[in-house]
Formats: sequence, structure tokens, C-alpha cells
Amino acid sequence: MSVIEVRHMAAGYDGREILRDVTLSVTAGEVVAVLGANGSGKSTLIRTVLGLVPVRRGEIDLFGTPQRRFRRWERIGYVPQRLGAGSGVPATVGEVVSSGRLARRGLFRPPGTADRAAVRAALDAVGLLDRIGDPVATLSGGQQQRTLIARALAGRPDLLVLDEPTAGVDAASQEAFAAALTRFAADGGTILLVLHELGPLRPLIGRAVVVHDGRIAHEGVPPEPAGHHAEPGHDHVHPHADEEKAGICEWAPTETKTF
Ligand SMILES: Nc1ncnc2c1ncn2[C@@H]1O[C@H](COP(=O)(O)OP(=O)(O)OP(=O)(O)O)[C@@H](O)[C@H]1O
Repeated sequence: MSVIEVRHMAAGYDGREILRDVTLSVTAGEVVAVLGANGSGKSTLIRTVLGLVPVRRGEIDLFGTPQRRFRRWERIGYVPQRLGAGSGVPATVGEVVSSGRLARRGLFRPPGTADRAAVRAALDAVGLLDRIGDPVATLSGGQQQRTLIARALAGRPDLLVLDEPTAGVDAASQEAFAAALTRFAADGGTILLVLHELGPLRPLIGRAVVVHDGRIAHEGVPPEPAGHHAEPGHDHVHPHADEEKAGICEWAPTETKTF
């Protein structure tokens, strides 16, 4: 079953076109990584899929429905790049994760047993159940990122969309995070995520899509871990050697991040 279908899509901000002629298809149960250099358009791509950036040309279907008519947003869990902990809202970890249930239970109905169970299960999945009553502001950056993932998981979505979930996250949090995503995928969930490095998520990724200057430059199985090509007995013939020479394959972006 098709979960995301993007056809010849163009999108951008104000007068500036960022994405051009993007075609991408994600089917149920797939785990797809979006890779590429800083500023290539990775975040814009997933934000356009989610309807946060308007489509200029082409089409997007979500779960077989044209995006403009799609209403089942509770089927999608979105983890943006940052929590914005400096927002000044003194919420506890449990409250933030509970907010992930709103689309399911409705704004004016108090949380029921199923809601509380989903919140606890999601926090358990990311290894933060013992912090349920703590203010989010007292958590490390990596733990706050895990709280956001728990919030998305609590809504029991069919599709998880994550924007660089492991950026600046310590090793322990990355492992906890990889375990949570592995469980989600094992239960049949579909994942689309922007990554800078595959890291501990490498075994989970079924397909990588490389964005270069607003276009999909390459699509296929994820690259081997660094150094693998140098291993004795390695006889893998790289099918995209020419593209690599031409500098199209930018698996590991080198530019510095500017905010
Ligand atoms: N809200 C916005 N308004 C205007 N331009 C934007 C906006 N967000 C991103 N851009 C521009 O769109 C281009 C692509 O940005 P995008 O964030 O999609 O890239 P990215 O590949 O996700 O980069 P990074 O790896 O740094 O997160 C950049 O030139 C950026 O300056």
C-alpha cells in the first residue's frame, strides 16, 4: 500500500523555488532516509509532504488520498528538528507526550485509560518512563529529543516523519532512539526521516534518497559504513561510481551548519 506518493512536485518559499521535479514513493512498512548536504532541501521536502510548505506544481498523495483532501492527520506522527525548550512553557515530560494523543482523543475529552497507557508505553519505548513527572526543561538535549519522539509514538501513527532526530544527540540517546524506531518498524510502521549520518540507525534503513540542490540525485540501498570498501574480500561493484565522481552523491555533507 502506498503511504507517500510525490509526483513531479515543486515547492519553495516566497519567490524562491527550492524543490524541483521531485518524485518519491514510500510504501507501507518501508524505512526511508533522506540524505544530502546542508541547504539541499531535505527539510523542505518532508515539510511539503506534511502540508507545511505549499505545493507549487505536481501532486502529493498521502495514504492514497490527494494531500489537499487528506484529513487523517492522526495517522502521521511528526518529529521536528527541535523542541524549542526555551518556549517558557513549564510542561512535564508526561504532559508533552500526552499532547501527542490530542488528535486521537479530541481537545475537550479528558485522557482515558487508553491515553495514559499509550503515553507510558511511548515513554518506555524511548527509555524515559522514570522521567514522566519531570519538567522538560530539566532534560538534556538528547532526552528532550526522545520526549518528542515519544509524543509522536503516543499517537500510535502509521507513519513517522522525523527531521534529523539524532543531530547533536549523545550516544546513549541515539541507541534508545534506534531501539524505539526498530520496534515501531517491526510492528509494521512506515518511517521517513532526514538524517545527516546513518549511525546506529543504519541497520533499519531500507532505502536512502539523496537530495541535491532541490532534486533527487540518487535513490537506493544505503551506503556501506565508512571503511567497508577497504575491507579484504570486498568485491562490491558500485553502480553509481560515475555519479560519485561527478560529486552528485553527497552521502556525508561537509558544509557547516548555519542558523
Ligand atoms: N522558512 C523558510 N523561508 C525561506 N527559505 C527557507 C525556509 N526554510 C528553508 N529555506 C531555504 O530553503 C533551502 C533549503 O532548506 P532546507 O532546510 O530544506 O535544507 P536542508 O537540506 O534540510 O538543510 P539542513 O541540512 O541544513 O537542515 C535553504 O536555502 C534555506 O535557506
